[in-house]
Parts: sequence; structure tokens; C-alpha cells
Amino acid sequence: MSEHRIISSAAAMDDEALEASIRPKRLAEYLGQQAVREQMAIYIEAARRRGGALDHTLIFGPPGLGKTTLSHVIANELGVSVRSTSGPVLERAGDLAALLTNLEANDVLFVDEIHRLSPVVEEVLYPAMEDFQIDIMIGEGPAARSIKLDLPPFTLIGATTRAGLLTGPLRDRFGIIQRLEFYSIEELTAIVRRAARIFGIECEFEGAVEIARRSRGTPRIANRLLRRVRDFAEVRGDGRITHELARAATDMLKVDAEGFDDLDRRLLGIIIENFDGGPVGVESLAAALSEDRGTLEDVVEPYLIQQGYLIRTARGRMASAKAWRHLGLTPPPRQAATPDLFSDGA
Ligand SMILES: Nc1ncnc2c1ncn2[C@@H]1O[C@H](COP(=O)(O)OP(=O)(O)OP(=O)(O)O)[C@@H](O)[C@H]1O
Ligand SMILES: [Mg+2]
Repeated sequence: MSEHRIISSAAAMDDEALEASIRPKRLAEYLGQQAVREQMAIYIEAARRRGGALDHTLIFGPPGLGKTTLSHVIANELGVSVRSTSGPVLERAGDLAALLTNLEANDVLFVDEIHRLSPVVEEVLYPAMEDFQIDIMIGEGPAARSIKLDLPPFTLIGATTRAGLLTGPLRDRFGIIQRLEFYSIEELTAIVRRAARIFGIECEFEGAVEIARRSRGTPRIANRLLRRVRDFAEVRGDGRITHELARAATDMLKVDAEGFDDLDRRLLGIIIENFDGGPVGVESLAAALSEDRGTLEDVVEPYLIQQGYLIRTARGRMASAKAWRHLGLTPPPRQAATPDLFSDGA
């Protein structure tokens, strides 16, 4: 299962304390995502000058790219407190009302997995976001009445891996929408070097590059690989992470030169071997892999698509010519010549 993937991008419990120690606190430490960083710096500065709350901000992108980190960075830069919750935790309207009425002026309310809010909670959120007001019901039965409560101005920061699952009305209420992209090897190298410095690990430049290359464009994976390679360096070497050592360690972890692991390779292998290269529907693919569809769509596919190994078409997924070659196979002429013909660009 995907929880056991060394390059799983989901946060594991034992990683949390370590992650907290290297999680960037200021915009200047938040590496990569240049466009997002530049825009946010301006919006934050403008809000500070006005002395008002930053516009509601939606951050979306695959797991481990820095959504939670960015929300806290934004609050730090604004110089305000942040309250955190998540979509599935807010079960009743009252849960949200309690959080909202405890905010101070210009505070940040961070709602993780905001695509999983229940409809009743979402209803409360609309006027809160738009007019800084909530309607709450007092009493029950015929005596029940609704009263309006004024809220301090605040910033809602919502994070999601599935922007497509947000309802239209909720999406429309965000003034700022930021999409996080996979990180380049240069950016991940800088992230690995920064984490190594904080952990006090001696890591040569080429060693950091090798770890970066195998991190699936994802800082969380880069940081985790760094720690696993460090273990290897301590046991098999003199503690220093060299290029050679990083390569040997990541090979042993079965993360290949593209940063793909068993699940990535199995996915591409099944499309090619069982389904002739595709197209194959995501449900059939999930069944063949014994994985759930959500994991495939959220965690596995985005990177394969971004790297051009997987193509999403109206009729299902296809392996690109690159995928055939990666598995040491010769692509059939149709894939080799016209992979883009089948693509809907998604
Ligand atoms: N831009 C960045 N620069 C440096 N380190 C980063 C950056 N973004 C993320 N990280 C590191 O990656 C780790 C994971 O980031 P984060 O928890 O913010 O991801 P996420 O997008 O919220 O993931 P999820 O979808 O699983 O909630 C952080 O602990 C942090 O150390
Ligand atoms: Mg998060």
C-alpha cells in the first residue's frame, strides 16, 4: 500500500516532529514556487499597509508540495495568529462558528482538505467569508430564531489536493487562488541542502542533487529521502553524503533515476502489458493495481503526467512513448508518433 512507499508524499506520524523543525517560517526560506512567492509578497505587503485582512486564499496542488507550510508562512509574514482545522473535522455548523467567533482581527483561519467540508458547514462559511457575519440558530422548535453575529475581518486560507472537487460558490469566494507546481531539481537541491544544514548532516553538492533528482518534484519526499540516505551514510560510510553514496542508497530504496518507485513502475507496466498501452479507464487501472482510485489520482498520477510518462485522455490513461522506453520496451509506432493526438491536455 502507498503508506509504505519510501517516496510516499503523505505525511507519516513519526515524520511530523522532524518536519516541523525544517518547515520554513518566512517567505525568504520558502524555496521555489517563484511566481506564487512574488505574488504573495505583494498581496501581503498591501494588506499590511492597509492594516486589513489579506483576501481569502486558496492553495491547491499535490501532497507534500508545501500548502500547509505556505499558509503558516503567510500568517507569519502578516504578523497574525493562525488557527488550523480541516474539512472533515468540522462536522457541525457550530464547530465552525466557535472557531470564527474566537478569531482576532486579521487572523488566519487555515482549513486543510477544504474540499471535504460538509454542505451545512459550507453554508455558514459563505456569509462569513463575504460579509464577516454568521447566522446562528438559538433555541429549538417554534421558539428558535436566528441571530446575526459580526465577526472580525479575517483571512480564510483553504488547502486542497483536489481543486476540482470544490463547489463553485466556495471557489468564487476566494480572492486569491494559488496553484503549487512540482519543484525543479535545482529547487529541490537547495531544499535538501537547507535541511541537511539544519540537521547537521554533511552532504556534498552532488549528493544533494542526486537526492533531489529522485524526489518526484516534492519537498516532503526530498526531506524524507535525505534522512534515509543519512542512515545509510552512517552505517555504510563515514556519515558523509556523497554522490556515490546517495546513488547507492536510493537504488537500495528502489527509487529509480526518475524518482519513480515500484508503484509508479507497476502503474506504467500494467497499462503497457495488460492494456496494450491504453487507453484504460482509471477504475480498471485501480482494480488491476489494488489501489484506490483517489490515491492514484491525487498521489501517483500528477507527477507521471507532469513528467510526460502518462497521458490523460477522454477515453482513459495511456502510457507515452517515454514510459515504454523507461521500462526498457520499444513503443509501438502509434505511441511513438502521436502521443499528443490522444491527449486532452489535462
Ligand atoms: N517551498 C518550500 N521550501 C522548503 N521546504 C518546503 C517547501 N515546501 C514544503 N517544504 C517542506 O516539505 C514539507 C511538506 O510540506 P507541507 O506539509 O506544507 O505540504 P502539503 O502541501 O501541506 O502536503 P499535504 O497535501 O500532504 O497536506 C514541509 O515540512 C517542509 O519542510
Ligand atoms: Mg498539508
